[in-house]
Formats: sequence, C-alpha cells, structure tokens
Amino acid sequence: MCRICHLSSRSGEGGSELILLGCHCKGELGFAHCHCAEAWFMVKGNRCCEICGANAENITIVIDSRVLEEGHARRELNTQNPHDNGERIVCWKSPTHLLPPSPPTLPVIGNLHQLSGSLPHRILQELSAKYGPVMLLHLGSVPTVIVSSPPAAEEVLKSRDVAFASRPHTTVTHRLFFGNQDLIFGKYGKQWRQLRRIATVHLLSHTRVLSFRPARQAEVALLVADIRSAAAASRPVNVSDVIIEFTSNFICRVALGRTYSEEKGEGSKVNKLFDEITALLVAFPLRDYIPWLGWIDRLNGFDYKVKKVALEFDTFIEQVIQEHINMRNRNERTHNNEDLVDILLSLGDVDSSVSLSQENIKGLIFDMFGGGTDTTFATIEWVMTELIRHPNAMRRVQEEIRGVVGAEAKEEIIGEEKLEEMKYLRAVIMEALRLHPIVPLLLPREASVDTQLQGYHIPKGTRVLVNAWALGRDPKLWDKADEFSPERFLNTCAFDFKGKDFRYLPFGAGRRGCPGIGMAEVTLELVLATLLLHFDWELPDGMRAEELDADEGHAIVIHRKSKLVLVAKPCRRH
Ligand code: HEM
Repeated sequence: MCRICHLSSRSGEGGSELILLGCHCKGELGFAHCHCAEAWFMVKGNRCCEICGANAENITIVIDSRVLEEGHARRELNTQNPHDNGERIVCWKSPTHLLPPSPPTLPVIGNLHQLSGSLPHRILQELSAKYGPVMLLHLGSVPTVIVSSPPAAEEVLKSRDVAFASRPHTTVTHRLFFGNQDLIFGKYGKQWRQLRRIATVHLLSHTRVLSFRPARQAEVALLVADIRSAAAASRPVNVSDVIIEFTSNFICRVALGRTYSEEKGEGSKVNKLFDEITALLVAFPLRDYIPWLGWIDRLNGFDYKVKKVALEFDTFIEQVIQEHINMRNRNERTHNNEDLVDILLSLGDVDSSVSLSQENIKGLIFDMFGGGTDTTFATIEWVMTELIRHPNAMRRVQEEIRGVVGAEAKEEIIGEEKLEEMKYLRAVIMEALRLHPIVPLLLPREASVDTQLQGYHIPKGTRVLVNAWALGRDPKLWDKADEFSPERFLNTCAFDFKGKDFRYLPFGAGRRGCPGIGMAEVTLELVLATLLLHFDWELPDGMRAEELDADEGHAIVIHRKSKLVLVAKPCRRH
C-alpha cells in the first residue's frame, strides 16, 4: 500500500510486494517499487535520498491528478534518462489539494503560541522532527511553510525558485524601505531584477570588491592598533565591540565615503539608528499576523516608533545623498575615491538602461549597510568563539597563517593574495557558519503563484522559511553534527557559499541568494588572518575553554548573546 495515496500495489500493473529503493549511501530514496520493478510508488514525497541528497535519477514522476481519480497508475516513458530502457509506472497522490502536515492550531493565533520560549530556528527544528521536513504553520492568519530537508530546500531555492522568489511585505519593511523599493525586501519583479543587476554588476562585483582594498586595509590597521593598545595596557579586549566598530566603519567608508566615528557622538548615532532598525525588523507587529488587532500597534506606541525611526533614517540618508551631490557639483569626486553612493548617483550616466528613483537609491544604500555590517561582525564573533573553545583548531590555523605569511615578513596587514593559500582558515570559517548560520531561517520567501513543494500544494501568498540552521545540524546529514570539526571541509569541493549542496546554506542560494559573498569572503579572511597572525588569544581570569558559552541572541542576524571578551597577547614573529 502506498503510504501517501493508499493505493495498493495491485492498482499499478506491476504486482504485489513493495520494496523500498536504496541509495548508494544506503539511505532510503523514499520510493517503493514492487518486486518485479514495474510499478513505482512515491512513499514520502521525496525525489532525492534524504541522507545524501542524491537524485533518484531513473525514476519518472508523473504528476497527474488522474492517477488518483481513476485509481490506477499511469504508464510513462522516461525520456530524460539515457540509461533508462523502458516504461515506469508511477503513482503519486494528486498534488493539487494536499497541504503539508501541520501541528494543531488554536483559534485566531494559529500556531503562534508554539513559537515562544526559545529561538525560532530551534523550535522549528523540533517541530519539523515531528511533522516532517515540509511543515505548514499558521502564524496568526499567515500560512507559513517551514522547509528543513535538502530536497525540499533545493525545490524552493533552485528548481521552483521563480515561484518562491518574492519576499513578503510587512508593516516595518514597507514603512522603512519606502514601500519595499529596495533589493533585500523588494517583491520579485522587473524593479527587483534591475536592483539585483545593479548590486551584482556595479556595487559588489569582483572588481569593485578589489577596489575597496585600501579601505579594508586601513580599517584592519586601526583594528590591530586598538587591540595592541589594550594588550599594552594589560586590558582584556572586548572582541565584540572592536569588531562591530570595524565592520560598521568599513561599510560606512565603502558605502558612504567616510566613517562617522571620528565625529563626536555622530558615530554612535549612526550605529544606534541601525540598531533600532534591526530591532524593529524582528519585532512582532500584530497588524501583520492578526490584522483586526492592528489597532493595538497604534495604542502601544509601536506605530509611532516605526514612524520616528523611518523619519530619522530618511533624514540621515537624504543628508548623505545631498553631501555627495554637492561634492559632485564641486568636482571633488574622482573615479579613485568613488563610494557606493557616488556610483549609484552616476549610474544613469554610464548605463542608459538604468532608471533609479531616489527611493531605490536610499533602499540600496540601506541594503549595503544592513546586509554587510551585522553579518560580517557576527561571523567573526562565532569563528573566534569556536577557535577559543577548540585549542587544537586554533593552533592549527595559526600555524597555517604564520607559515603562509613567513616569519621574516614585516608587514602589519597581510597581502590579500596570500589568503588564497589559507585552506584551513577557510575550512574554519565554513565550519563556524555550518554550526552558526547567522541568518538561520534565511530571509522569508513568499509563493507568488499557486505551486507545489515535494508533492504538496502551496497556495499563492504562503510564506516559506528555509531552516538553514536545522540543515547544518541534522545528524542524518552530517557526521558528528554538533561537533566543531573544520577538517570536514578540507580537501573537498562539494560545498561552497553559493549553495552548491543544499545541506549547507549560510548565504542562501538561487536568485535571492546573498549577492555580497565576494565582499564577505575577503573581509572575513583578512580580519581573521590578521587577528590570528599578530595575537595569541586566551580567556580572561583563568576561565577554561569549555566554560565559554555559545548562547545565541535574538535578532534577525544571530550573534552571541553575551559579548566576547578575550585577552590578546602580541605574538613576536620578528
Ligand atoms: C558573513 C557575511 C554574510 C552572510 C552570512 C550573509 C547571508 C545572507 C543570507 C542568508 C541572505 C538571504 C538569502 C536567501 O534568502 O536565500 C542574504 C541576502 C542578502 N545579502 Fe548577505 N550575507 C553576508 C554578507 C553580505 C554583504 C557583505 C552584503 C553587501 C554588502 C550582503 C548583502 C545582501 C543582500 C543585498 C541580500 C538580499 C538579496 C536579495 O534579496 O536579492 N550580504 N545574505
């Protein structure tokens, strides 16, 4: 009996006994076939092995509601597989009506009550273990599908990614980003495609990332100087604080042309503004989930807060743009000192196909700042946390970096071409991002049409969250899944940051995957290599490695709950 549609094997023409198909890794494919191998039955809704993600290549899947209505399987010739030599009979429950499994809901709030008490990605992992890798929740009135298996993630991010390429509009993103006229939160469509092209071709291309080298190196030099002065005064270093200052100054330089930290009070004002925006992005406006209770958002001051922050943000960005326009008018800007605002303002001159509104420009500026600051900071924080907790990995990575740079090299900042050779450092970063994908549920997607996912019906407007955190920690997918072991990423090219393998998705994948990977890679590698080259790191006050916590804070980008404070000892190489 097929477990999905309950047709008996005799309904197919093949015969009687059903046997589960195995994969080369000995995982189940989720298909069953009868002993004479003629009738095939879908048993779990998977098209791939749940363990290694391999495709069930030689199986034809017939998505045909007649299969169910008529009560028998249909014959179909597999034309796509050259090795296939004949007919398959496949049975699939009508895909048009079956919704994914769902935990019981309460009136009005749906499943919202189940999301309290821990961090959402952790709760959703537990629920998925019970209800399956494609699970439907009702967050108030918003149907939300949670995806936590490689085949389902692949379907959302690759094979059906046009259907799932939109983002939901929320009260906060709508008000802050000028009606979602930006790249991160914009709806999929012509305008979004233009913004995406601008970001990949003009703002974050390989050449552009290289052109930011002087800014990167200058800010890394300041970071090292800060740590050296703390070390000289025998002060522990608040690693979290110095790294957030580095990332925000670097992105300010690159995007806005200058840092704000040198102006008294101004720097902290900019950081505070962006902190307020990120806090609003994880807030829970009732209007978005239970629309008829939206008046409470007005009553408890939430609407006022959003309006105030939106106004402050707008005023700040307007001022930055005006400063740039004035400098352009005075011919103070040259090709050599262009920042991202200059590039956006002059795009119309260099590319006649581009038409950007003032709102688009403001949105893109936020995207570069919001996309590049917290993410880089949180990743560096997690890498340092894991290295301190794993002294062997710390020793190995430092030996590698010091070996590559060479004992006699005098330079303070490592030449970026040398980063290529640091394979173990790269494996360390990849492993830290497997255990701590800092955007654990990626950014929410929305089905823009009625569509299918793993044989389930997904109505238009359904939100979709891919639980990258659960994928990275699934013991069925990873050997010793909870252990920090960078070696698993050495000597293999099976994984990359672009989402080649759907077990590993720290930057998402597909057309809405992160466009800032190139910029992130070089910044992460340069900062970490420099910190690990010049300093030996220890925990303060005789604390032992196993006592350092790895608790996560609640935010859209997950960083440590508490600040990371370490003792830096300058390393004498020369
Ligand atoms: C360690 C660093 C970073 C990580 C882990 C990261 C991660 C992510 C993730 C998970 C997404 C959502 C992908 C999806 O929904 O499939 C995303 C989107 C995005 N990221 Fe990054 N990111 C990083 C750095 C950056 C940088 C440096 C920039 C630019 C300066 C950037 C700009 C963006 C933008 C604009 C989007 C939205 C893309 C779209 O919706 O089309 N990110 N990032």
